[in-house]
Amino acid sequence: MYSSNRIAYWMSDKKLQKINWKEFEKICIKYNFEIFKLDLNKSLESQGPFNVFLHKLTDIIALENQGDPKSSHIIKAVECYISEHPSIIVIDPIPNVRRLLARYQCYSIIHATGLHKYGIFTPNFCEITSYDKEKTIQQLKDANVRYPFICKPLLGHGSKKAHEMCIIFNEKYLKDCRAPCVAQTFINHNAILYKIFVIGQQFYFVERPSLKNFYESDRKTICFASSDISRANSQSSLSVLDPEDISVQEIKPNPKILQKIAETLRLAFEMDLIGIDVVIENSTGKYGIVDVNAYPGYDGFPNLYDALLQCIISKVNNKNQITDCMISNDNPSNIVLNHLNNT
Ligand SMILES: O=P(O)(O)O[C@@H]1[C@@H](O)[C@H](OP(=O)(O)O)[C@@H](OP(=O)(O)O)[C@@H](O)[C@H]1OP(=O)(O)O
Ligand SMILES: Nc1ncnc2c1ncn2[C@@H]1O[C@H](COP(=O)(O)OP(=O)(O)O)[C@@H](O)[C@H]1O
Ligand SMILES: [Mg+2]
Repeated sequence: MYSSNRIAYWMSDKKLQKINWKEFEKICIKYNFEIFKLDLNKSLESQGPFNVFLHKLTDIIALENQGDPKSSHIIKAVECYISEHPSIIVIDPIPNVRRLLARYQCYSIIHATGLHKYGIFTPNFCEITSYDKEKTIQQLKDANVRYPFICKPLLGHGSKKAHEMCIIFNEKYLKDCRAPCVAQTFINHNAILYKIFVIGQQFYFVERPSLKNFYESDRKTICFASSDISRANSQSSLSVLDPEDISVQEIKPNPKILQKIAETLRLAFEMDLIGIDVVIENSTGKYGIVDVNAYPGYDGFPNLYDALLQCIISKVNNKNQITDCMISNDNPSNIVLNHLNNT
């Protein structure tokens, strides 16, 4: 049992408390898995061996991204250990998490999936690289980003700043774009957001509050922190529909389409633990993917930890099958080799 069923994990204490991790430890013990928290400040070699590494390292990766030497040292040590022990199952692989953290790259991956065939899209987006007004106008035009649009920080996770955004309604206030950032066309969706939580092949979705409908106008930029908008009990004035929008009929989400989104993005990002924010566009009924998160909160996910352990077990089994297959594939080639040697 020692090395074949040993899970190392790392998450911040805040995250561990929030998701009631003790429950998961109990389930692991019940199913004969040993589980322990990796100490990132100690030699990893001395804490091994383990065959699964489960983590939420987004904050540290984000700090590494901003040039923090300590974070960079930690992530390098983890990556080095993983590359020296390629049989470890990492949930989720660090390069894939990195790709997800960069909003522009993240939207580009969604855009390339071909989901548009199913009435699913990611709103038009572009990177705003400077405070040069003419250049910004050209970048928006090239990507067909329309007013109003949302400016989102390039890095999508790991700090308060990553969630500070603004909505820009016209050319006059383009100066409010906090370059460098991603600009994304605002999609009117009657202030309802769907969060899809993915754990391997299982998914679940919940309804959350979101931003009210906005239209191109001469109004000033609106700034907001996304954490005030789409948390389960958020009550922002930006989520209260204007009287003329109240009669817009609510479109109920089709679980089959949400499943298609979950399955496609899991494969596209090559990640098992993701959260996907989806809005349904009022005017077309199309499904717009506006955000993807690594290892989200899973608030409301039924039997969360059974699902998580099931995901781990199926990955361990898959890996064992591949290893068995490699061992048995060895035999025929050995026979051929022996045969050749004997002739
Ligand atoms: O920002 P969102 O889309 O509401 O999702 C957040 C987000 O993933 C957040 O992570 P981070 O950006 O702070 O790293 C998660 O925080 P925790 O790691 O503390 O759980 C939230 O749980 C996400 O919210 P949700 O689970 O509602 O998608
Ligand atoms: N393109 C968009 N159109 C309309 N509303 C959006 C769009 N993008 C984001 N939102 C709203 O803004 C909130 C925050 O944006 P999001 O990209 O999810 O940022 P974060 O990474 O901070 O969660 C979403 O929960 C949603 O309410
Ligand atoms: Mg979000």
